[in-house]
Amino acid sequence: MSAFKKIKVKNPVVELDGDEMTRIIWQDIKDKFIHPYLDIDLKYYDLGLPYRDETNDQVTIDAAEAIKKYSVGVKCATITPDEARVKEFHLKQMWLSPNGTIRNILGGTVFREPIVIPRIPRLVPGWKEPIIIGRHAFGDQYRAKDMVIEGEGTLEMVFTPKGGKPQTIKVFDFGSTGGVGMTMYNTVESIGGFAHASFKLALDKKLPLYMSTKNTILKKYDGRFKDVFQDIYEKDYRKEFEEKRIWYEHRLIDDMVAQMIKSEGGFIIAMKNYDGDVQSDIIAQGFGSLGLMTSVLITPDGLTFESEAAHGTVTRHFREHQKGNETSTNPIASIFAWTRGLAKRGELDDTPEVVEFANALERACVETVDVDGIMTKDLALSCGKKDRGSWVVTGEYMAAVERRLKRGLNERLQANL
Ligand SMILES: NC(=O)C1=CN([C@@H]2O[C@H](COP(=O)(O)OP(=O)(O)OC[C@H]3O[C@@H](n4cnc5c(N)ncnc54)[C@H](OP(=O)(O)O)[C@@H]3O)[C@@H](O)[C@H]2O)C=CC1
Ligand SMILES: O=C(O)CCC(=O)C(=O)O
Ligand SMILES: [Mn+2]
Repeated sequence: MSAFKKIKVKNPVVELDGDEMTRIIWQDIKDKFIHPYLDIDLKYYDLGLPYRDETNDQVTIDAAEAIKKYSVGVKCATITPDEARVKEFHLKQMWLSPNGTIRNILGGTVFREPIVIPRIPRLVPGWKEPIIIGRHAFGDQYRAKDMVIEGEGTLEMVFTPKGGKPQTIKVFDFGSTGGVGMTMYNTVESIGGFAHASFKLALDKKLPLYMSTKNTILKKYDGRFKDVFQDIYEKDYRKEFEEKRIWYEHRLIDDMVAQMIKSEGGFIIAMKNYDGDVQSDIIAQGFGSLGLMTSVLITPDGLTFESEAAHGTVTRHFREHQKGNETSTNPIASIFAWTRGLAKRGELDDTPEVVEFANALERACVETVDVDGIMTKDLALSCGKKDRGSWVVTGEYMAAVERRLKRGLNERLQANL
């Protein structure tokens, strides 16, 4: 390492630590790929479940505020507790999803883009180009109030305009066996922000954009999403889209997912919060592995950026690790959480050397699989290989990436001498 002068990262990056398998991988990433190469001020927030519990989840709110302040955050996957986790961790209460809390504080849109590695065959063989999912990161099911209805009665929805009379809609008369109910919401401001972020990304990447809802059923709710997108498109973006020979269309969600499967890829789909959550995992698996899906949150002004892997804490692998068994968890999406964050930091700070480092690390990850054929078990399985010799454990893969990164940086250094 002595040949390298550490690259100075001008402004801080907010680091959000997490749980289980990804927490272990996260630490390795910092030790191998961040601290040896970068002179960086990391504002550290421990979002591991024990510390969230200790701080009554205040650490999550503080972390989101820090991302707002410093513009760039990188996040490790975190446990969202359910009843079983409350027992496992002896929690004071069943804390909310940290992702939900952070996304609701930051607003913006979550874009999920698969990392395409030519050697890894797609489960959907026709897919050639990435399909990017723009996931609205505010409201809907993630901010809904739901309830169990225990018995007979009437469910109503009431809106009281400021200074006006309550407007009541009867939803349903329940019989004696009761049922369930829910109210969810969104705001025109947030939908508009979602639209701007999606149109801007389409122009940036020169890719067509589809927006997808079920407006035939949710005529008012989804209809509003459709209309807001269309109005903003006509007013602010149609001309530029046509100049770049790309297009925008609204598609019904069921039609859209069928089209998506039979397409070759190479477009962006803006989806509502829940649709985007689910569809992005389908896309990730279709492109080879959940471990190949990146996820970034961008606010409409482009000034706040949070980057993470799309997958969770990989609990099934962590249980094996706890038993002392070897694990072959794919670290690529977690490494890309760092690289995409660093590239954004470099772009905002106007420090191309930071962007170049991020690109070099991404290349090292891809080429270790594509050229060297060194990969974790999930990718070997995608290639149809089941024998133990066809995959390596996480640490071995990371060591191979480190060798490639060093070689790549050395070559650049030689070239610049
Ligand atoms: N952004 C976030 O912070 C998220 C957090 N979560 C949290 O994560 C925890 C676990 O959730 P779970 O539903 O198991 O979802 P995960 O995404 O963590 O894992 C599901 C399965 O997908 C495969 N997988 C996922 N990531 C990788 C990877 N990097 N390398 C190899 N295989 C991978 C594994 O399959 P196999 O076992 O077949 O090898 C794994 O068991 C939960 O507590 C949940 O709340 C969940 C989603 C997002
Ligand atoms: O926050 C959660 O619990 C789930 C998040 C999730 O599934 C995602 O970000 O894809
Ligand atoms: Mn998900």
